[in-house]
Amino acid sequence: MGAGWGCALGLGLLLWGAAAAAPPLCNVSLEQAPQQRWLPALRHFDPAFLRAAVARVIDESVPKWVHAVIRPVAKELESFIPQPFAGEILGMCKALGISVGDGILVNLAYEFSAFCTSIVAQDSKGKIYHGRNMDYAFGDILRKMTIDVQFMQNGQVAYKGTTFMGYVGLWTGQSPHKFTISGDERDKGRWWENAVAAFLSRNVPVSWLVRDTLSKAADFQAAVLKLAATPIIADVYYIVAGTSPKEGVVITRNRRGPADIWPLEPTAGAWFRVETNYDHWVAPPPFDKRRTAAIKALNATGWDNINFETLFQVLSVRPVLNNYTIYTTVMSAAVPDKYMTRIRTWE
Ligand SMILES: CCCCCCCCCCCCCCCCCC(=O)NCCO
Repeated sequence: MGAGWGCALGLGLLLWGAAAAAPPLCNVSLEQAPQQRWLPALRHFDPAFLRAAVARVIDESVPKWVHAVIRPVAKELESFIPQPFAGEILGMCKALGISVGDGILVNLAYEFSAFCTSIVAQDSKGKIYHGRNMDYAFGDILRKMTIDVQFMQNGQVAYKGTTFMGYVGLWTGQSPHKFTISGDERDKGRWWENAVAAFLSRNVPVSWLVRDTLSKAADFQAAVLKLAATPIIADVYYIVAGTSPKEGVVITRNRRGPADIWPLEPTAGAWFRVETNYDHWVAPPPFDKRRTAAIKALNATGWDNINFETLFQVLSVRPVLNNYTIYTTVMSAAVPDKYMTRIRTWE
């Protein structure tokens, strides 16, 4: 499906037996000034709906004291927030008539009931696949705001990702013919306290580092290094996949650097890695069966049969797919046109 400088609406598709809708595909031109570049895509959304979404996310997930600390920072946007993020947030806030402080806050949202699953896998011929479920609160509104975005430069897709309209970071993305990235929340509790201090010390939000890496890293190795070493405002798991055999890794991140690097080891039988929201060396809590269910489904599939379709099916097994799942994306950087996102509804 093509897209102009706004968004193109995907058709509802019958996908491998299940009804699933593609999100709108938007083009964002990196040649336009940051304040302007999202406006063509923004025009496809009802401003009143977006204003209500901002108000609800803040009201239900941001502690009042954080709201009070961040709002004044908005006046010094340029000195605290790197470009292009500052300009992009400012441009959308102006267009929507919302305060810059509120625009920053929703762009820092993280962790509130996030139960994502990411999988990187290598098939028996050495092809690399990467899939993810984005699970989050506010599904009733975020399903209507999910977009695939192509960031365009010189008439080409420089990189691509999936996000929510107005949220300028990326939790899912692809640098064509180079690598793919997904991020899963790593819960260390009471994250706002540390995050605000880190943010004011100019550590970057985790989803901004994903986008920065997609935009700048030359290859899989450079992406892994950047994602592992750059100071960020909160702990996270970064899952990275490349284009050559063995190029798949789960990076467990602390704010200051890597806690662990967990690569594929296909020659030792480890042809996939599953990351949900727990350190891989720790057993998940008994109430959360997502990791076990995903591993069982992958083993039943086998590495001779893993592909886009079967990976999507693994991500559709309950409870890997659950009430909180907003979208599923499957991707493989070696074949960038096959990047596919589907909005998930409780079927
Ligand atoms: C600047 C203008 C704003 C316009 C409207 C923006 C509304 C955005 C609402 C965004 C809601 C928050 C999304 C949070 C995503 C975080 C995902 C996450 O934590 N994932 C972890 C996965 O394990």
